[in-house]
Amino acid sequence: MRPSQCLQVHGSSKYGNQSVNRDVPAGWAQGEICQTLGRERYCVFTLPEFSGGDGVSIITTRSRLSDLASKQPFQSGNPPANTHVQAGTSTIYRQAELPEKGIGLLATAPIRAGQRIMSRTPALIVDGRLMQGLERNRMSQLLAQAVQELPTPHRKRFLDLSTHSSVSTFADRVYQIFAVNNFRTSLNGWDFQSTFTEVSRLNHDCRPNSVYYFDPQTFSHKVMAVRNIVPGEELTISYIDGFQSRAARQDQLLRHWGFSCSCHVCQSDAHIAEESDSRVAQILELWKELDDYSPSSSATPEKAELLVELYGLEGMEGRIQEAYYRAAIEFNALGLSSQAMKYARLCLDKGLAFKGPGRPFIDSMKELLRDAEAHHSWKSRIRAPI
Ligand SMILES: C[S@@+](CC[C@H](N)C(=O)[O-])C[C@H]1O[C@@H](n2cnc3c(N)ncnc32)[C@H](O)[C@@H]1O
Repeated sequence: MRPSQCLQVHGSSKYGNQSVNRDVPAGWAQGEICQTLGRERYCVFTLPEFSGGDGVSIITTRSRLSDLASKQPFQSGNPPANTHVQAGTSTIYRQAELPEKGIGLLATAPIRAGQRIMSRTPALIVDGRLMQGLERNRMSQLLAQAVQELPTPHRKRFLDLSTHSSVSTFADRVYQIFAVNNFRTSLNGWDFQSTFTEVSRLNHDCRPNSVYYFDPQTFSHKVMAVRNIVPGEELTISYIDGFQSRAARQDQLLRHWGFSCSCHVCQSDAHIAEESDSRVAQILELWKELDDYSPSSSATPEKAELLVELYGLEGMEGRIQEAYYRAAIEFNALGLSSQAMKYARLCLDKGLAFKGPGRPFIDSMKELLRDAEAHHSWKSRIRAPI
């Protein structure tokens, strides 16, 4: 029977404050502390057996937990074993202390573009609705309990993560770790913020060599290389939208994560940074033109191909599928199906590797490849003579 269909009453467990006779899905335990926000009551729920014994704690409502617990990755006896690799046992990277960045991950073997670097399930999942409304003190209490309830090895890995200022209490420490290291994840339209301990060791680069996406099928974060990486090179992801000027990116990183970015574009000479800024401005302008479907639009397939080139020049390989998608649409919009299909294939190839399946743009490219003339973009920019 699936856990959600079998609400059970549990006795106390070996984990700290887990209680005590509450109705939760089988295998889950509910903590003592709950907080009320609006009409909802949010509590801490822990599944210690999750993901090969790593465990996971979720802060949400009882009804949302029941729904979540019924999903495939949380079924008892069905941990996402394929995603479970003991932290610190990878053969392709290792942790290292890096100048001015704290800990980071360094490649220990050649990693090729498109190769998966890691796949990890979360330690902590927090309902997105709480993030907006609950004040810090009450939030810290929930978070502290959620971490306290994790199985010891995972709890230790969480508590080892970085904060960007000094901390006073255990609850404050947990709050700050969560603030610095959480990722936005979503499942069936629900927003969550989650912390994945090993993924959180990846430092930021405005032009990163790796990308990540959340896979709801396995409830894991997947990290892939976007270009070939040599041994000794640091593995990096981007924490922000890289299509902003250097000043705007640095400002956002400082405000949000409290660091001055030391990536190579941010540290480059003024003229290189200016060239990069002007390419970014050109990319944003091209997007505006290509998004314009009015009769006076200046969009052309050549502009979409220029976009592809600029993404490459700018070192944005991890988002190149966006430009391929646009090129496929623009060629199809003029009824040039073979070029459209060439770009659709490229978009699918990179899009599946870097963003995973089940995305609307992936489905759209599949449709175009099945029948370009039946695709919504077919000849959409050809105007009938007046
Ligand atoms: C998610 S953590 C990354 C792992 C972290 N270095 C550690 O020791 O656990 C984010 C923090 O790492 C540091 N960091 C990440 N990228 C950086 C960069 N490009 N330059 C300087 N510091 C960086 C900052 O202190 C930031 O708040």
